[in-house]
Amino acid sequence: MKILLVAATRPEIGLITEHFKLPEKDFMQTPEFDILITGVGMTATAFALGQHLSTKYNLVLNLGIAGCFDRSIPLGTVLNVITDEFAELGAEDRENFISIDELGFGKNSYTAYNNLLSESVIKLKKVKGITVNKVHGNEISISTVKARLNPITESMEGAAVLYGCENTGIPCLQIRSISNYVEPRNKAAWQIGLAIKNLNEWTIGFLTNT
Ligand SMILES: O=C(O)c1cccc(C(=O)CC[C@H]2O[C@@H](n3cnc4c(=O)[nH]cnc43)[C@H](O)[C@@H]2O)c1
Repeated sequence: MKILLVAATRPEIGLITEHFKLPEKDFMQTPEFDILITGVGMTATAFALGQHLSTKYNLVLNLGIAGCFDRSIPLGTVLNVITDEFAELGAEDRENFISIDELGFGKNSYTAYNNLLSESVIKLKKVKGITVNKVHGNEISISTVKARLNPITESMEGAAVLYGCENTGIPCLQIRSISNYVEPRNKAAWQIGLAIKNLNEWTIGFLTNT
């Protein structure tokens, strides 16, 4: 089984590259898995996947930190994002939003299809995510998106990875660790170090036992 690990930034998978003694490059290859660093956001992710995604991979594992809309989930929790939605893809109609789906030009929501039965995956809470170009940081826009989509996580890449996998028929898993709550911007409260540590420890365990 060959896995493609996809992350937006190198720090998000830093303990993994350190553990497996990999070079500091944007594309790293090993016999069991490759690692692709895409850059932040959907466009960078789609471009990087366009260059590297192929059916030689049996699984794409999208890794990263994320914001969380649910304050009952502690910072640092590792989650399995099983569906992800392009939250801003569509049109405004005054105070309403018309999704790309409703416009008839495609679909907003994508699923991480896989048949993994690994204990480390099964034990993770399954959640719905949204993917955005603009990180939410305003009370009104946060309430609006919660009422419209009821998401648990927010990232800037997830749905783009699921889109690429669904369109190539490659099984996919999106694992995100919560670095912050989605709230008016409060960077001092972010727990990026804890989120990365937990995400990387989970991933090293998964790679070692798969
Ligand atoms: O310093 C900042 O302001 C900052 C803002 C966003 C992300 C970062 C990162 O260091 C990591 C990039 C990565 O993080 C994901 N992320 C994390 N929290 C959120 C969020 O609340 N909403 C959306 N995305 C989030 C995202 O996928 C980025 O690629 C630093």
